[in-house]
Amino acid sequence: MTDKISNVGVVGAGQMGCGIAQVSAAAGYKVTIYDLSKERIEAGLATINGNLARQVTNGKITDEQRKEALALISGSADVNDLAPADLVIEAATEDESVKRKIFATVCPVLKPEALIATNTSSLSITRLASATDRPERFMGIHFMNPVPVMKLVELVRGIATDETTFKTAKTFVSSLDKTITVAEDFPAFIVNRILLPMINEAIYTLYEGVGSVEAIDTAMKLGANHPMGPLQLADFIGLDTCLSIMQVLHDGLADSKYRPCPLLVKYVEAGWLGRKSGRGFYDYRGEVPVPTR
Ligand SMILES: CC(=O)CC(=O)SCCNC(=O)CCNC(=O)[C@H](O)C(C)(C)COP(=O)(O)OP(=O)(O)OC[C@H]1O[C@@H](n2cnc3c(N)ncnc32)[C@H](O)[C@@H]1OP(=O)(O)O
Ligand SMILES: NC(=O)C1=CN([C@@H]2O[C@H](COP(=O)(O)OP(=O)(O)OC[C@H]3O[C@@H](n4cnc5c(N)ncnc54)[C@H](OP(=O)(O)O)[C@@H]3O)[C@@H](O)[C@H]2O)C=CC1
Repeated sequence: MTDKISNVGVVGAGQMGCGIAQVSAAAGYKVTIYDLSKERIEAGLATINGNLARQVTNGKITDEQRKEALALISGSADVNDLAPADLVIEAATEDESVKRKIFATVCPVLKPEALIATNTSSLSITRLASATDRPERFMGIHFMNPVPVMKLVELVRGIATDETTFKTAKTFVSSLDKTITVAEDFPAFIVNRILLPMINEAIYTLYEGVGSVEAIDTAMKLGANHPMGPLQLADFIGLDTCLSIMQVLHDGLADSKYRPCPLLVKYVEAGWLGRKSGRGFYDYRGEVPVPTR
């Protein structure tokens, strides 16, 4: 733990919020996960429990450590339960209007000295900071998915972020045993500026009939040594999140090379969001994932 932070609030009980809660509790922080939906919170806590239990089975942690971490995490659908937080990490849906509403609700509850971070994949930190009452104590802390496994965290300052905030965030992230890269506040920062156009290109490759879902993923796994094929990875990230990131790149950099593939738009419009909704470029509802094209 850092001397300045002992209580962490996480907004959004989705895949990222739960991963951030898990690694924070494992490092000894007291964590409150806030989400609008009690069912989401229950499901999130069950996922964390399952992940920690698997780590016990694999000999990565002891059962005692699993119990200690679980005891440090609570979930709540009442925003007032974020009041003790020294740091709140917003990990809700990748939609600027949703995030702005969250800051309007969360800021009045927090201590004046509390820090706020966003896990946004692409949105302007400076613009999100302006939707809070404390732009100098606001910044981007961008974890990668799956949070318990991926080593990298991108740190992004907004124009107003002060040095104390940056240093505290750096100490906090280091205490989670993650490696930091610093990115400037440009659309999608570093990882997603490079990764998402590749995924979008893979979707164009499918859209234009160059290859099937299976052919494209096999090509990139075995031909470029990627751990997941780009379409499998898109499903893993969430197709709604992929589309939002491409839209931010397209709008923010005003270059047609970032145009989201119409097929990606169609999948999102169908509610086929990837693994989290049960169907995307693969159908996950059976025993093994089956390509949908
Ligand atoms: C969109 C953004 O803003 C930014 C992003 O995050 S972009 C996405 C970045 N992430 C990636 O690119 C992930 C690419 N994929 C991979 O690295 C790998 O496929 C993977 C690590 C996810 C899985 O690895 P694998 O070797 O195929 O599978 P597997 O052996 O089952 O898992 C390896 C470990 O990861 C764990 N793991 C896998 N998926 C997990 C998940 N969703 N949550 C938690 N842990 C997970 C497993 O439990 C296993 O842990 P142990 O070593 O303790 O057994
Ligand atoms: N997926 C990824 O690979 C990565 C994502 N990110 C970023 O992390 C953030 C979260 O992504 P991810 O976890 O994948 O998304 P998910 O869709 O898995 O989770 C988002 C969660 O936020 C909840 N939520 C929505 N609105 C509110 C609100 N007003 N108040 C509280 N909770 C709310 C959602 O609830 P409901 O479903 O009920 O709307 C859902 O539980 C995004 O900004 C994303 O860009 C960053 C790195 C990697």
